[in-house]
Amino acid sequence: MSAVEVSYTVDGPADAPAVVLSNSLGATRGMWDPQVPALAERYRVVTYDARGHGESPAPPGPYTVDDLVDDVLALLDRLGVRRAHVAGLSLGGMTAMRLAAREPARVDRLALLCTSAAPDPQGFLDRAVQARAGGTAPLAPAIVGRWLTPAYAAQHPDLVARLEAMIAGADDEGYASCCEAVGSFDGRGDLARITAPTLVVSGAQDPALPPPHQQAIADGVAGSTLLTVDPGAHLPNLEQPLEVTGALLAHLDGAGRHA
Ligand SMILES: O=C(O)CC1=CCC(=O)O1
Repeated sequence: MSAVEVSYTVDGPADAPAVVLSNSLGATRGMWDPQVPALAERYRVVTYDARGHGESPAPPGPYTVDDLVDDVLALLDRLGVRRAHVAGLSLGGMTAMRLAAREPARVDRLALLCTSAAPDPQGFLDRAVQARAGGTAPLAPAIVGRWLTPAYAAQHPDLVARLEAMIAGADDEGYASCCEAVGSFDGRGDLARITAPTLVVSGAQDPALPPPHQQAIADGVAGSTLLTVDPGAHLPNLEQPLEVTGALLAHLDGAGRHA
């Protein structure tokens, strides 16, 4: 499938190093709102909606993670960015992982949050069927129930409502096709090919892709650093924005523990 022109936003100085942030399944670029202001103080921050999400096109699927990588590469080309830092969460992390393995010259530093090199396919393939049959709205409460810890969700009902609306706003076919991208993804062969200094982030209470998934990534990517956010579920960047933003900045600035 050919690349689509995804919808994007650029924040920060035009001459600063670029950092691309890739969203998770069911989210939009808005999921990075807690991170963008601090990152944009010293980076050219590119957020975008993965195909099938937000304001991006949703061509008929199924999609693969390689299709999503092609979209990012086309976006970088449109922006004239030869090499960027890349961070992605969950589906966005799979996209970032494959991008770094396929095109190492285009990725400076890499951050893989709450993602997996070997997601269990069946649940995502089943969810694709459900999304096509009944839309994304009925799925939203259960999904948001995995994004935040129960205690945090109980204290932030407005955020829960906004996230459920975000998921309900995804294109049904696009969302289903991205479920199929997750369900068909096997990144285990990518890990040893990643040369970018890599930060891996887990949510200690992530019920969607629990910490063993990120431990496997950290074990497979030479020299990577693993951070576990506790408490934290599947979207710890929302629940622990200071810790996650600080970790991203330290990693991108090269102030982490990488050689
Ligand atoms: O939606 C979920 O259950 C969790 C998830 C898997 C891939 C992704 O991006 O989110």
